[in-house]
Amino acid sequence: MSPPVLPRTLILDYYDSYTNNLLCLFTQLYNDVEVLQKVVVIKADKYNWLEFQEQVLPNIDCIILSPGPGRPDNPSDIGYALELLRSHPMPILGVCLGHQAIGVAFGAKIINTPKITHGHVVPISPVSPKIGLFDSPFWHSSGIENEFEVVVYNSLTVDPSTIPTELEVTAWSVSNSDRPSTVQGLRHRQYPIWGVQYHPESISSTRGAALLQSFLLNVNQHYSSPSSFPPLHSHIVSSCAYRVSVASRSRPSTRPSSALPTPPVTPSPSRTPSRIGQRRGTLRLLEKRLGDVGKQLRTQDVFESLVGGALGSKKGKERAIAEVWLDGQTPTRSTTTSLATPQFLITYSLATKKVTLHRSGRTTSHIVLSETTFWDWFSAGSQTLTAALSDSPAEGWRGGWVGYFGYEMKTESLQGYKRPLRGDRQEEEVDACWGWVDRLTERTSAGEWVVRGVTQDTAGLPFTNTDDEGEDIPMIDWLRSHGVAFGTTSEEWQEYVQLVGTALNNPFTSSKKPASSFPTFRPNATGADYRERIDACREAIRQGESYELTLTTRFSASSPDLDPYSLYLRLRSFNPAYYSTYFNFPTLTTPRGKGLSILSSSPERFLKIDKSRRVEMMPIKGTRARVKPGQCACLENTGCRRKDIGSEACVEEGKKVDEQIGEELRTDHKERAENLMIVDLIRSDLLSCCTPSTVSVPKLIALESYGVHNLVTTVQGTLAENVGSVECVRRCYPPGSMTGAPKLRSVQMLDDFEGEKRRGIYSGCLGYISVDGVSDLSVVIRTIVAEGENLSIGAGGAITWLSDRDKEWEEVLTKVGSVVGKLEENQ
Ligand SMILES: C=C(O[C@@H]1C=C(C(=O)O)C=C[C@H]1O)C(=O)O
Ligand SMILES: NC(=O)CC[C@H](N)C(=O)O
Repeated sequence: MSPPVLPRTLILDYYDSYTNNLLCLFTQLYNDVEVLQKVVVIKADKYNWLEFQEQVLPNIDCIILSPGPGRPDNPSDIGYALELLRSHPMPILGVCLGHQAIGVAFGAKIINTPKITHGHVVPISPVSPKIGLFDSPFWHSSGIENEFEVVVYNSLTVDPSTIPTELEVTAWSVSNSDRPSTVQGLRHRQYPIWGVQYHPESISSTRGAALLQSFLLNVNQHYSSPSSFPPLHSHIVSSCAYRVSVASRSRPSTRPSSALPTPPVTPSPSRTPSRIGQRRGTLRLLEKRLGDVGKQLRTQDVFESLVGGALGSKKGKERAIAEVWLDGQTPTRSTTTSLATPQFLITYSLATKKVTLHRSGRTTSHIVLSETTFWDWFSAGSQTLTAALSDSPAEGWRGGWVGYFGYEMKTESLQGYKRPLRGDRQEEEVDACWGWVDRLTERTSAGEWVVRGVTQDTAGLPFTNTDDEGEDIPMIDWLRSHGVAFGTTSEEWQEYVQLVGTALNNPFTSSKKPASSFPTFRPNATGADYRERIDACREAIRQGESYELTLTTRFSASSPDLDPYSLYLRLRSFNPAYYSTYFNFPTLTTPRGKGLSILSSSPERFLKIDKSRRVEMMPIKGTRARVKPGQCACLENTGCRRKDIGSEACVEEGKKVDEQIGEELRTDHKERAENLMIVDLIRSDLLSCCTPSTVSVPKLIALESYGVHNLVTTVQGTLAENVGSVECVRRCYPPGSMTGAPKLRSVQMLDDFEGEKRRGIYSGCLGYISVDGVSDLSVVIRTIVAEGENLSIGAGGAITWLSDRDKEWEEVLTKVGSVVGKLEENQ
């Protein structure tokens, strides 16, 4: 049966993190071009009621009210939806919050649902005989059974005893001994209005597309089944939250020029952004493979001889502005190692909106962004560089940016985030830091050394304009006005290849040893405080404000003779991880000290973009401590005694217990729900930047066991052609696994619960964004940050309604302990 003719559909987004998944349901029935011409997601507060009636209603055929945080009887959560429903100008489908709004609009009351449930699969059953959306040819052809499984995310429900006669229940959840039946579907007896309490758009709901088809069929019938509906008016399309375009459409006019602008030969007048000059530079990717040379060397030794690491090891040479070691290290997934010293760094402070350029041995320069965000500025600049590349994109890090976005960069990435920066945040923090690398050395997973670089055929001209007062000068113009080049000359490239060859042919053996221990970390919040915050999170969830909140805290240590590099050597030997990384920025200063180093053992992929623009995110949710390989454990009733520690039998049992713990985690309903909630959120994030039909979940909730056991899901999509890599990161930022869902509301509540404390680099993302757009970024967890003499490590976990306060605190201690070992007692 072919799907109904597609009407112009407006999805009103109540700041949920699942709304784009509703759009994705359409792609099961229609192609991307048609969906993007006819279906649009608009934030619910984009228009007021009057504007909505005048500008939007005449240009659309039907409306879907999205799920969302909060209550349908709270005007600040639901806006004009109640007026809209009462005036029933066209067919409307309400989902979850939208469904509850239908109840409220016509007089029903909202109460807490008897069993608060988020991210679980439950069976529901349409009433018999089937009515409303469950009574359509599409529904019947999807297999006529009386029950089907759906995912629910709700704390609230329509009180069945208050449902007015105008409304009729169309489906109930199937009750069992601990789950009473609740209203799962409603329809208006007279008007074209339907609602479902469950989430048809969830990855684990069945019959989602059948429900949508039933709705669209009703819309067609409402308009007497026309042969077609017109496409959406451009002003409606342009008001959508995020725009993606598909290949058959023309490229946006803002697409960067195909070559790198060189600065004009004469300085541009003060306050005028420099114009694109006549000469254009072209960037090229270079690579030289070194075969067997140096294959036998330890990466640590090569890192130290090429880049640094050991303080003072580069005597007589100018200290590098940054030392970078992307030190992927796992025996189970093959990874590469990259070593580099960036040519320059740019840092950004949110409080002052100041971007600073740092170069080795030179004074810093600044620019203040007045109208734009760092994301937009950096994204446009990076797009310009990508467009200047004359080679096709290539896999891996080929040079370009390396660095991090701190968690607070959410202030500029999240649409609708309105919190003012508080007074105590006025100090200059390094909220983002990106280094430019045009020479790097990589070790492949097979152990071969490869030299890589970016060259520019017209090397940076000497340029004297140091006008720091200009407003929002585009990134490339500003950097070039300071004489910055974005690629090596061919001489510089040759020199670098020679340097690496010499280093590999003249092995150097480091005398640097891993630190013998970590300083003792103490929790910034007591266990009692943390437990209280867990209670506050659960109360917010009970009220329907959030479905899941990733609550975090911080642990600190300090030591006057701190050597972050030797601590990193310890970390990499005890807790190797896929995203193990060492960054050292010796000249950067934060409010906590001079010199910033990041020692990461993150296992979690935030976002990877490959050369064919395939984006992959791998959120982790669900954590258990491991019995480490070689450790002893005893199964019940097996005769193994702790006194056998070290015996083969005991180690064997340790392995079995470890497997058992992993299996328990994989099958645990609470943990699976935590994971699913973030999977649906990540799908929705990716739909804000990918071609909708390409977003898929190839691996749902798989067990991965490194330092701890974790449940990991893989979500993929293909980047829409109008979205660059930095923009993709921005639209998905901050990482959903560190916020909970719905993202915006959860983040704002966490700001309160965490006492408005900064998370800083922890909870952000870190890695590379190659000049060609190929990127790989981790979620910054299991990471020690060293600032001057101070060390800190953040840790947390997802709080849901089912969370147990003691177990959650235990989980935090497990996570930190897996990185830094024993903690100071402070329960
Ligand atoms: C918050 C942290 O971890 C996040 C929460 C996890 C969980 O709740 O199981 C797992 C991985 C991370 O996404 C952390 O490690 O500090
Ligand atoms: N997913 C939703 O739309 C949830 C609606 C409402 N906030 C509740 O908790 O019931």
